[in-house]
Amino acid sequence: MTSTHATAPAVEFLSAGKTYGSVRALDGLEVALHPGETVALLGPNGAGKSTTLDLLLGLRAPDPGGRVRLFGKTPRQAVTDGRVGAMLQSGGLMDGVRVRELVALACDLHPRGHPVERVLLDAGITELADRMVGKLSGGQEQRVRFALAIAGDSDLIVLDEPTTGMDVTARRSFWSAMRDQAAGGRTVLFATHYLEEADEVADRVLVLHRGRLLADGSAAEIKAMAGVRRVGFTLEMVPDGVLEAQLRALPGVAELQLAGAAVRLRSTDADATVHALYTLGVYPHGLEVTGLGLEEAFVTLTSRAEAARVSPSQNHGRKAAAQ
Ligand SMILES: Nc1ncnc2c1ncn2[C@@H]1O[C@H](COP(=O)(O)OP(=O)(O)OP(=O)(O)O)[C@@H](O)[C@H]1O
Repeated sequence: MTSTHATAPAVEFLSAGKTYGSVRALDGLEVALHPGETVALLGPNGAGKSTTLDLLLGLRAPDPGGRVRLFGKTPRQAVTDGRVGAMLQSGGLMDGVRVRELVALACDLHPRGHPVERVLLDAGITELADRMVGKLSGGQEQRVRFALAIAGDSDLIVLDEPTTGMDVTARRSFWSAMRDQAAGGRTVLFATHYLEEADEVADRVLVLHRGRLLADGSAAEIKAMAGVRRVGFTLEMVPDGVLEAQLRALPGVAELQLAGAAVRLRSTDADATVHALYTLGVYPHGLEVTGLGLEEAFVTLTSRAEAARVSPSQNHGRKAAAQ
């Protein structure tokens, strides 16, 4: 990110690494998050997202030489000071109590706890307050976990795959509650596999790949980084083998799909592709050139990084050979 920030970072990873036996789960992560940012942490399975959050919350220590700082302090100190609210995937909730009792306990334990009714309301679970925790559905449990994360006036909220198990309505109300938290100036960091959520909610996206930061920017910047656009059009006839080969050979074409006379392709240089298309003597109807969605950009970037790792010679100057 190129923007400057007047305030001290909320979160700093300084050459933070984590090794489990022979697995390098996190490899020299260097990143700072700033107050008020809503940041999505993306990455394929095993990329190091949960490890990142574990280090952030002081649940695990980074390898020697690396450091993590929250508001200039150690994670443990920041958590003790009540500056961090977290919603993790793991860890059971207390089954034998009612929702209100569990949330009230979290409010009492937080150094700057909110009144329980306010937290129930903010998390959208007032109607669940008298239910036994052990009888909740998976999606309802997630909403209770969210209530625990916002039980006090924390400056940083950390969420690990928060909407897993929630239905569409619950997701919408969850993100609306989350936006209210962010609007209050809090820093929000969430790991997710739902890329459309990252696209809609986050003002900054971090993409991890094999423990390294592969991309860091707004969703629009990440999409642009993939450097690929889609081109779609319909021909006046179903292309024969010769024309199909000519379409494949157009400059920039990375992938071609034909469905009858409809042509869909992905191009690393859509301008050149379209320009050359007209030299083939065909007439493309309904020509559309569109950017990639965040999900496609994510797949493009991570696949490219994976291919570069397997074949370092095609690696356009990146340091994948070091892995
Ligand atoms: N306690 C552990 N012991 C050994 N290896 C571990 C441990 N925890 C994580 N790993 C390994 O470290 C790597 C990163 O795991 P991590 O859980 O941080 O990834 P993730 O991005 O959260 O994955 P997912 O999307 O599947 O939840 C993986 O290869 C994983 O198998």
